Amino acid sequence: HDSNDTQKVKLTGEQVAEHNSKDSCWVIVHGRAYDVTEFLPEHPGGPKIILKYAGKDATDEFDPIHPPDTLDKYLDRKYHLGEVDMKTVEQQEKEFDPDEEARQKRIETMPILEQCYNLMDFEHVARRVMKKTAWAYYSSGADDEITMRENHTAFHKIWFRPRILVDVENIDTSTTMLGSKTDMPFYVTATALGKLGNPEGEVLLTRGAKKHNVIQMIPTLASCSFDEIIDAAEDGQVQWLQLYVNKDREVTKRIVQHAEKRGCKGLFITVDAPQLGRREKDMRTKFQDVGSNVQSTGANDVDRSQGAARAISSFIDPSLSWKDIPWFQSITKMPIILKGVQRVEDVIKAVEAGVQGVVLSNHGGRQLDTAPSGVEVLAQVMPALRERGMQDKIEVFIDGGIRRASDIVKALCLGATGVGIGRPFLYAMSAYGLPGVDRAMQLLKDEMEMNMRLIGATKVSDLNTTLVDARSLSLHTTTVPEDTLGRRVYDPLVGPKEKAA
Ligand SMILES: Cc1cc2c(cc1C)[n+](S(=O)(=O)[O-])c1c(=O)[nH]c(=O)nc-1n2C[C@H](O)[C@H](O)[C@H](O)COP(=O)(O)O
Repeated sequence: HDSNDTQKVKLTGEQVAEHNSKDSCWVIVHGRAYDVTEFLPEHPGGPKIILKYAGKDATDEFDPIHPPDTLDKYLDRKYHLGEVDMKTVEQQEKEFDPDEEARQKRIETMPILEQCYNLMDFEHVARRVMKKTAWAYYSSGADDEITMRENHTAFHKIWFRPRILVDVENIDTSTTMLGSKTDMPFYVTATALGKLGNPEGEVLLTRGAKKHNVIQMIPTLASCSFDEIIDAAEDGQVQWLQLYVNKDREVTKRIVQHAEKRGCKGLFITVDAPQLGRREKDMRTKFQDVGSNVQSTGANDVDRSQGAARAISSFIDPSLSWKDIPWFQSITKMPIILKGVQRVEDVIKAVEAGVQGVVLSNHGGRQLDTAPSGVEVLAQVMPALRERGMQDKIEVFIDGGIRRASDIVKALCLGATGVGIGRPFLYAMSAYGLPGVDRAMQLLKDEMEMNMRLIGATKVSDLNTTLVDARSLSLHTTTVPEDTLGRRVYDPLVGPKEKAA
């Protein structure tokens, strides 16, 4: 084949179909054929998921996990075989998927958007309408998900001390984060693989953020390409970059400097994921998908049945350490924030290292189980910074389990500059698309205004520690995780074929 630049005749489906094994493996993505034979052993998701589509159209499987420019960026041009005449590609009969059939039926019975009155309503709907793998990836936390649950219950340990007879006719919920003005003290935090939940992906969050003038953090592992997300923003819209640091620092440097050039206003370096956590719901669904091949043809060097998470994160550098901070400060002028700080001592070190901010976060409970909630660490950090006269040297954000504006108000009373929200916007987007994201943000705005009025605060700077009682925060009443494996898998001694009772 000539290189596809001079391609005269389109490839046919039959020609591609001949290359359907690990000895010669061609796939079609968006109407173009690629020879991925050499790439098979390097694929972070393992060879099996590609071989499942060898000689066929892999577009539907490819899109949710890979930004559109992935093949241009990472597959040598000589393996780009050119356009395929899609009329000659036999449409793969969709394997009958009873789950998909049932899912479509459920969608018709779901409440209409206007019946969603809080962020949890979106979770309720998303759980019932999302594809299993998408729900598993978004909803899972690490191990027994104790931290994931604690993230939200921690806010129930903080009680308000409302003021009365304050003139609260006019409420202003706006604030400033890293020098950027925003209408609300929350931002859309970085969550990977937006197209798992909605085929349009992260650009829906961009449009929702624009409408409500809130800030969006762009994930390294977005399904949409970085430039697609930047281009979906309108003039003046503030976006930050969330960075997973690559073992290849040249790649990282390129990403950071490109983000700065495209106007990003903050670099959030994720520091709590030198390895992605074990999210068992994600692993279980992925195992079903790829498991059969893993069992039949022998596992390859890395256990690929770790679900989407492990498959997409093999590039992350576990050797990242404090000594790398000066290098980041040398390659960008963007404010640098450490995302995933989990103890006071590291916040002090962050100030001494000269970074502009930290996010007190445990990655939504997806990393180290029984790590403390962001809000609990916040209650320890702010007094420690004030003791050292450091409280104005760094902006402190938190994320994790924020589902009500009252959670946001509590975080601000304890000294946070702002909070990140993840899953709720993913669920809103997955269940109802952009209107869902829009409504979710509007609900938070309405709640925020009401909460501030009822607590006796007219603007964000009125929120302070005298308005909350956080003494119970460090009490950890944790339900012992039930022995699900024993109860559901071993005890009933049902074979894999029979459904557990
Ligand atoms: C829900 C979710 C969170 C992810 C996330 C993906 C999902 C589906 N991913 S992950 O694939 O690696 O785990 C990222 C990510 O790309 N980078 C990151 O810094 N945080 C990631 N996070 C963590 C996120 O930025 C917040 O810390 C977390 O979502 C806050 O908790 P809530 O979801 O409860 O708001």
